[in-house]
Amino acid sequence: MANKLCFEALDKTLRDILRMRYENSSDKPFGGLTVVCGGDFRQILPVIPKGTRADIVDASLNSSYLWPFFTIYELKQNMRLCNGKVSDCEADQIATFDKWLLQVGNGSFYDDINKELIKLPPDVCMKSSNDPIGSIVEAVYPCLLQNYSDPTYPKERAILTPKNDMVHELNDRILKMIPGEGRTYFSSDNVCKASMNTNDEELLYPTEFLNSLTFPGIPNHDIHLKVGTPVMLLRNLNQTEGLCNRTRLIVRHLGNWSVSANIMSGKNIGSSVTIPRIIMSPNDSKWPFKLNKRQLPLAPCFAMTINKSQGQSLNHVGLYLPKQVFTHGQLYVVVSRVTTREGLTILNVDDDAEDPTFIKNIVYKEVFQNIRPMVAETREVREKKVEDNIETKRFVEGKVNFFTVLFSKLSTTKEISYTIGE
Ligand SMILES: Nc1ncnc2c1ncn2[C@@H]1O[C@H](COP(=O)(O)OP(=O)(O)OP(=O)(O)O)[C@@H](O)[C@H]1O
Repeated sequence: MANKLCFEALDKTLRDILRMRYENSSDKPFGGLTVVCGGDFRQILPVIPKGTRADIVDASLNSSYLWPFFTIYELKQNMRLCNGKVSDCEADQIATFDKWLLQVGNGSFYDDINKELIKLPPDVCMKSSNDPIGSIVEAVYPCLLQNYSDPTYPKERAILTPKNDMVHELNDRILKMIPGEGRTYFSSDNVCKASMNTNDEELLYPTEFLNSLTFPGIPNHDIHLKVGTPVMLLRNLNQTEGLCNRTRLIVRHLGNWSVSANIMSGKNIGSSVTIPRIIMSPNDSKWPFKLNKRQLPLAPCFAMTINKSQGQSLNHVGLYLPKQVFTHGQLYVVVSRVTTREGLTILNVDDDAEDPTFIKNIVYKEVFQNIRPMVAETREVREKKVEDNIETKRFVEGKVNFFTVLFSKLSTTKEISYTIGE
């Protein structure tokens, strides 16, 4: 979820721009334009590095001064679990799984409330072995060697885990299983001259030291790729071509300075694109300088962090837990990625866990306090409202949970759509 400050910045900018054109615009939220947001407060809240629980809740949209201006609609149907025609028995199973997902998201049941633990259903929980990484890889990517060249195979599966270090370990392990030499792309790292106070300050930071630094959302110094590897884009490169942050692609050609790949999902599925090296800088670095890293904005994505998996729909998801989840909504994000219950596997190998069938589910319940629909509406009134608004209808059909509309229209029909998740 985007930080509330993003919305507040948009609000202030629009008030500023529109006061020239419309009377009283500066007194109205978003300058009087209608803003539509879609999102789910059960999912991961804004990321605040080293932030406390209170900081995270305070950064959420519903802690903003804008929140009272929103009208809230709650979406009822989980479209991800709707797989065409199903028998009555299957429909019951889907409904039961859907209910369980919401209970996980709402934190409405705990088998050990003090430790925030829930007991996993037996069919979801995987038994550990001497080689847990091998077991989760085999469970999510069965018969990898026979299938890896089929583009639909990596498209519909992923291993999720809470932290980046384990993601790298899992990806390296799977890449080694794929035949072929591949290619390693090294980044060119330097300190931005504008961030230095003296001319010889860069002598303090040798290149080897800069290469060794890792930052969330920034690719590593060395990226090893092979043809057929699924990769995730880490930057918005070209939204009209479907090249956005978190777009997944399959590598087709490994060039000297760029990589050709096919888009794996979204409206531009199948298109062939070339990904160049670009300069990236971490936003929230603890170092007293700004690092410029020229590298491919890509990361292999056989495995990805739970945070990066937001927005994906997958048929097979394996959650690998060498340590428990650490923030609100992570477990819910994992379990709500799958399109069927059979596609979910969880392997808990946390040494601190007394029983591997119990896993942690962190839910900051205070964030749900003011997100129930504000106006008590009958179903008929709500459906009438939905019919009256095409944009609303599209969201109601397509989205799963909370939905908010700001009704502060001017007489003109200008509208802006804005999705919380992005
Ligand atoms: N109107 C619809 N009819 C059929 N399928 C739909 C509809 N809307 C969405 N879906 C399917 O539901 C899944 C989830 O949709 P989408 O990613 O838009 O939801 P979301 O709210 O962004 O999900 P999340 O926030 O949990 O990632 C997708 O597989 C999509 O194809």
